[in-house]
Amino acid sequence: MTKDHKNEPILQLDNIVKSFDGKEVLKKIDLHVNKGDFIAVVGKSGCGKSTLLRIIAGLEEISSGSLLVDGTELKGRNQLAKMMFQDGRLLPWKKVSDNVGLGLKSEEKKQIPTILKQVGLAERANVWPAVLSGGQKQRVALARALIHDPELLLLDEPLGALDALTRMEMHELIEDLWKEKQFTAILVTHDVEEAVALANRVILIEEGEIVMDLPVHLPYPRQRDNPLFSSLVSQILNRIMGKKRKVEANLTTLAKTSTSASVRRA
Ligand SMILES: Nc1ncnc2c1ncn2[C@@H]1O[C@H](COP(=O)(O)OP(=O)(O)OP(=O)(O)O)[C@@H](O)[C@H]1O
Repeated sequence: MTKDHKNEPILQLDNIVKSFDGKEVLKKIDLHVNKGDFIAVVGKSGCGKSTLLRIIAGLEEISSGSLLVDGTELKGRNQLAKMMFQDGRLLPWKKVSDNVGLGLKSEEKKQIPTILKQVGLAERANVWPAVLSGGQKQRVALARALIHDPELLLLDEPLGALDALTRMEMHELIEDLWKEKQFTAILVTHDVEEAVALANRVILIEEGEIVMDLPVHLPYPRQRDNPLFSSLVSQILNRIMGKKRKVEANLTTLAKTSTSASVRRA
């Protein structure tokens, strides 16, 4: 399947502001995303990443600004998008294939075996979610999103609860499916390496503003031991942690001062 696109905008966010109870959580966000892009959104906890994703999904209204999806102002749910969450949100009382087929018409359900095969779960169609590993549960969640063949896949920290090796397997799977199905992906993650491993553009949000928008021109599959890979990861981490390091340095000085003060007192 080929989606008819590349280099056309799928999302145009201009001057987006989002406030909760009078407090601006997102301030003047400008973000244009082309069809077929893989965007990773990183930033410290509470900076507004999930809020941005929920706005794009149409789950949260903007306070001001403009959001166009495929050239049309978004009103209500974003019909081009499917979302995948950290906890997978599987229904425990439905078997794997029924979770994937949730809300589908019987004709559409014929795709279930194919998509389960694509996520590597062909043999697990008839088991309960409870017997699956964390990684397998996220494969089901991915299948459930992708069976709709969305133009836009929104990933809200989907691998956050998985161990490092399972995460890397999931990176490969997501990358393969992104190439094959040619959807646009927006991934919210705390993991800067994950961002650089998958995205062709990494966006850093700080206190509700985009403070870095970094293209990643490395070929896929990304080699983590490539010096350019490490240098991009460091560049982003330094930007994120810059202020914190200064705070830590101050705290260390403070700790030393107070220790010597207590030694002096003793
Ligand atoms: N529905 C809401 N009502 C009030 N405040 C909210 C609501 N949703 C989010 N917030 C606040 O907006 C800020 C940004 O939250 P958001 O979840 O977008 O951050 P985040 O960067 O995704 O954080 P994390 O990485 O911890 O998930 C936080 O201060 C949060 O408390």
